[in-house]
Amino acid sequence: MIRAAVVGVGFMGWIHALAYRRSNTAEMAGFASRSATKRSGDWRGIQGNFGPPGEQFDVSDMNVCEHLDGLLADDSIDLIDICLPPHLHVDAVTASLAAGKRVLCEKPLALTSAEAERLTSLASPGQLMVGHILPLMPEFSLLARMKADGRFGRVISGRFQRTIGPPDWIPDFYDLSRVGGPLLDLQVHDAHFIRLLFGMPQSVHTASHKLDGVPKRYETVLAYEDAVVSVGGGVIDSPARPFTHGYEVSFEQATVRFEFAAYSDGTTDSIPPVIMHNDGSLERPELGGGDPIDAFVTEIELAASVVAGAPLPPVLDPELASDAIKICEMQMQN
Ligand SMILES: NC(=O)C1=CN([C@@H]2O[C@H](COP(=O)(O)OP(=O)(O)OC[C@H]3O[C@@H](n4cnc5c(N)ncnc54)[C@H](OP(=O)(O)O)[C@@H]3O)[C@@H](O)[C@H]2O)C=CC1
Ligand SMILES: O=C1CO[C@H](CO)[C@@H](O)[C@@H]1O
Repeated sequence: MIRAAVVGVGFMGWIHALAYRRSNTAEMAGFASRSATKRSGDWRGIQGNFGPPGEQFDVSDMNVCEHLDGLLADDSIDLIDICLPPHLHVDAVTASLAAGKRVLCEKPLALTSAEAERLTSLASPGQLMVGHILPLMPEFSLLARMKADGRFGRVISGRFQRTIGPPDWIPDFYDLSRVGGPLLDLQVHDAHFIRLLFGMPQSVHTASHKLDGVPKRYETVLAYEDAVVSVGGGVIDSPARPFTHGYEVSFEQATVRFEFAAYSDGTTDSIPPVIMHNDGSLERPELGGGDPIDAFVTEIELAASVVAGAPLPPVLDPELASDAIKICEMQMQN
């Protein structure tokens, strides 16, 4: 069993804790929190936009610290799992790598690609991993598998969208030096997936509506020699639809569509992935589950397998995570 410790007990800290609870290969052996309430095991105040509410739980078997340093000094901990706000990632990753720990850091790895590349260069192979969840969600891993096995030929175009309601629960959301705004905090998910599926674009063109100079709503076209991709979204002003994402992706022999939206009254709209074959036939693959925590179980188990000696999979690779930030920067420069 790989022993992991979470730093930063907020929405993602809780979701990762739930994933460790379900895992057969990684356990949560400790955590660091500034909050005495959370250190006592009372995580009931935690809020997020999916998953169950935080709970009270037994932490008596865990190494519970106020600061990261306490976890770094614990030789029994294999993996530091960083769930802090983005502006704290660089320092936490740097300290954890220097202490010789393996690291799983939530997206975005850093607030600039230069910082992300520096962190990557500090790590030995497989020491640093980045939690980009999208390729591990069944609706998206389907596309990655289609590309990998080439069953429908080459991937030739994609249109992606991701929009949230006002992110009032995130302090400093539009601050480029703390969270990064909608492109770096939200759309980086698609940038990473686009990088995985299509590679780095030759150029991007973005039109945006800005809030205090930071893109809030945007549409981007990414140009490739042999493919065309677009991605759009951002923040709408209504809290009635806290979250939506989706895509339409074409391979040489089939087009795949997926859409999902969650509303504030608890209802959802969904078009589960549908494959439209060029011969006119339709396929609706059975993807099972639908529990968002499952993808996080996959993520921490992949990280645990790397700690145990497996090769670093592209989905956790910090170089891809840095490229995703680079794509966001290309969009912001427009
Ligand atoms: N993969 C995904 O789908 C998602 C990823 N994320 C990413 O996860 C990361 C965390 O986001 P999220 O969980 O939503 O954020 P939260 O604000 O909910 O949690 C972050 C936690 O970090 C700790 N923290 C905050 N400020 C400080 C500080 N100044 N010094 C030390 N600790 C601090 C706090 O924990 P404590 O009180 O214990 O100290 C806080 O609860 C971000 O990088 C975000 O982009 C977020 C949502 C979804
Ligand atoms: O997927 C997500 C939902 O929106 C949040 C606010 O941008 C992001 O932090 C998170 O990664």
